[in-house]
Amino acid sequence: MPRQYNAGGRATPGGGPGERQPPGRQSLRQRFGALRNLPPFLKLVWATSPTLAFATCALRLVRALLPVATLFVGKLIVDEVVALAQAHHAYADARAWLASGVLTKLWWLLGAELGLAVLADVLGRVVSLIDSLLSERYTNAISVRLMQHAATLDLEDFEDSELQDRLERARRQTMGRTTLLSQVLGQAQDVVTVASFAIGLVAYAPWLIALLVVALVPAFVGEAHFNAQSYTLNYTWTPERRELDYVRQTGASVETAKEVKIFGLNDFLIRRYRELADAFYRANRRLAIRRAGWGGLLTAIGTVGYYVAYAFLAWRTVRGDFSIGDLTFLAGSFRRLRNLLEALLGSFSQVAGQALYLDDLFSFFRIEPEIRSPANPRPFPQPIVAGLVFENVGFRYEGAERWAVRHLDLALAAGEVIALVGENGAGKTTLVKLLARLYDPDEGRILLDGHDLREYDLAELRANIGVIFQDFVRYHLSAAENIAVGRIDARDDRARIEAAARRSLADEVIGRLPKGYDQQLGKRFRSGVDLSGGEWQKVAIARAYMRDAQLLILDEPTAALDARSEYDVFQRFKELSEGKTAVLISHRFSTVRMADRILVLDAGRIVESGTHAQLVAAGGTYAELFELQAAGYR
Ligand SMILES: Nc1ncnc2c1ncn2[C@@H]1O[C@H](COP(=O)(O)OP(=O)(O)OP(=O)(O)O)[C@@H](O)[C@H]1O
Repeated sequence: MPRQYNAGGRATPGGGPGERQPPGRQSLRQRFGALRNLPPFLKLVWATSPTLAFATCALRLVRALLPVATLFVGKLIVDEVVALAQAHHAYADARAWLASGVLTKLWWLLGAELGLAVLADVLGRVVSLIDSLLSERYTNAISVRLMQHAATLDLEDFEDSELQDRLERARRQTMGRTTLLSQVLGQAQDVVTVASFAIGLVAYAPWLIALLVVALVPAFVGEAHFNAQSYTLNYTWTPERRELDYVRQTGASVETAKEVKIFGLNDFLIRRYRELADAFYRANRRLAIRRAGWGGLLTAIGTVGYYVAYAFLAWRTVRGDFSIGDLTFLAGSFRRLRNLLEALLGSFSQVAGQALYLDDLFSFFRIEPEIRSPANPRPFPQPIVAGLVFENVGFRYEGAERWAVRHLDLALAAGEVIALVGENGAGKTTLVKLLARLYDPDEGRILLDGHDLREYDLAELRANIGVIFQDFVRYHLSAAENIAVGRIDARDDRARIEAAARRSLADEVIGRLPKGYDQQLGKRFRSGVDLSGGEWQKVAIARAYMRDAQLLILDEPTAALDARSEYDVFQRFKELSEGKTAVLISHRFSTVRMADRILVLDAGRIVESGTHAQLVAAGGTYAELFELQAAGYR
């Protein structure tokens, strides 16, 4: 049954009340409901640097009051100039005028306005500097948290496409959304400025405020509406955008270049990219055009409102109700207020829109892994005495109809070397993943020394298991680091790394590299050198020898080794796993026969078990498969 993620992000089996609602058309309440994400967002920002956060708030508060102060000083200047202009014929020339001292007040006022202007500029710069520093620190902190949280999730979560979409959106959060901080703080600042202007207006002409509101509300509602639409569009298109990225990468990456060329896939990929990109572009364009049209119309209403107010003010000044200074102050206040409110409302709905995106980030953080350590884990046996027992184990992959393994009974004695064989899809890898608790069984249980695996600490369990999978990762790191990933805290222990390389026969491969252990591997970076499939495998197998694992598992990481190498690798593996429990999976019978015991898996169940000789003599599936392979060599 597919996992579903509700708004709280927790996986809930099946639908039910916890089911996540598709965004569809968002109601106004839902849109503004997203603002609840702002307090936790600001808390996170504050936590990244309290000093910077405090500094930006304090400076913004000062800056918020500067516009009204400047405008008021401007009004005083105009009134002073008008008064002085009326008395200008009292002085013979400029010198007499200056000497009289009547201009002193005007000089002071002009000086004050200059001072305020300079202060506003300086504060503006400092605030944007602090904001950009703070944003960057926040982005870094949130990226780290994203990686940390992703590391706690289950493998099954990663295989779920809905989670992938959510992770993708959360990741986009950490890249393009850093303007949110400046917007939120800028808004708080603007609110203070608006309040200061409004107080001035109320004192002179309260009805101007009412006019202002009437002129602005339609524009605001329009903005809010289109923001939600654009979020919905982006949300519903996440899978396609992920596919777009995938197609783009497939079309141009080191890993795929070989096949893309040979199969001539370029045109196919480009066509696919075009189709998807064009469809997204069309949907986006439709929205952008509607937004521009409506936005223009609604803004025009605001402009009309401004001119109505202006005409009224002019008329009342002519009538003598207001001085010229009052007129400049009021008209200026109204114009500034209108612009400010428009910007404020516009950015408010943008903030609300972005806060919706925060939903993705926070709900991603709320997803909890199902596979975890118990509160009081049992100490891990050192050494393992009784071994491992699978009791009627069944497991089915998310969304799969078929059980990958079922009614699986199996005992692995401590110190035993076991080989698992079986046809493709028989369940060998699944069995290994269950052992490492990458998944937990849906039925039955797995016992280690008589206790359920789930009773042990997860990290300790994994530290005691060394698994190399068939699809091991080729890290684009140095050769030494590629081995050290087997035990990353020993990455500086060159002696240990070299010993591990000798055991897996990787030392010869590394010896041939120009820079030896310090050679960058893989083609992604300029100095990198690529290895052959088999050479990569030898390097990967060395990872298993880096740890002091009690249980070693090689899940077919040897498929690309030539017959002699595989034989040598397994021979060593067997010698080196002396006293350890070891499981090897291979399709090559020449190596499989080295094991103490061979288990044959078919459709998720053990069908045969015994030594090579016993199984051949029994004439069952193993004998048949062995005969098929042997016949190929005759
Ligand atoms: N991540 C997955 N999601 C869904 N189904 C899966 C997944 N991995 C494996 N399966 C299915 O589970 C079954 C067992 O797969 P498993 O990988 O364990 O087989 P295997 O014996 O290791 O095969 P091979 O020899 O090809 O490596 C197969 O039917 C496979 O299709």
